[in-house]
Amino acid sequence: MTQDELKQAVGQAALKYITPGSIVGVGTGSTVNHFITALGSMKDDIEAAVSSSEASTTRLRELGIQVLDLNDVDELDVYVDGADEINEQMEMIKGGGAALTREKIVAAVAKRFICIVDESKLVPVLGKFPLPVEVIPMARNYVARELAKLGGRPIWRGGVVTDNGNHILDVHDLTIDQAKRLESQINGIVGVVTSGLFAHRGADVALIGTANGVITRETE
Ligand SMILES: O=C[C@H](O)[C@H](O)[C@H](O)COP(=O)(O)O
Repeated sequence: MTQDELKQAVGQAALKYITPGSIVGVGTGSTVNHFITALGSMKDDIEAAVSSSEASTTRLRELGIQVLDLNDVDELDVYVDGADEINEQMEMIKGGGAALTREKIVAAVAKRFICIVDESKLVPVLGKFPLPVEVIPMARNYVARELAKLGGRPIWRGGVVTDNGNHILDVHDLTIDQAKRLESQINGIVGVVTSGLFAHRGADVALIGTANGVITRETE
């Protein structure tokens, strides 16, 4: 199977976590795009969606799925999203598509985070994928210097402006063996909006697309 077929398989597999009549939290990215397509087949069974990006909102609306403002929603049963890396502890790096801040906000509201990935995203230690950090534009160089003190090599993702009007620093050369600690340290730098480390709020379920089918992992 191709990588795209594996993404399609997990996008489809996520449907079984959708409760009829519920409002669904929807992430961003190429894997989630397959989930959105699959969700289209259930559009008359769900109430609406809350989206983590303008790109996903557009796709959802094109399929006739209503998209609500998160401020009008008290809770979500599930949030379905991809990841750039996920480890055995269900900690993730996200933000390859620059949607990390809204993703983290919608995930915070959801009872369960369903992570959908192909097997290439499974890693023993996070950090090979450069860690995205969203920053207030005027703080970019200051934050970069502070991130370097933590052992990383930040590179500005030039030309990219997030849905929130901010910039992204991609932090290379990190070996993240204490993800929660690093997440807190980065969040503590003035000018940081969010880091793409999802450790304090990791995944509850991981659906992993492999050549032998979709594997399910759940936190205990
Ligand atoms: O900002 C983007 C998101 O965090 C994505 O969920 C992540 O980059 C994975 O994307 P993809 O499914 O395209 O590999």
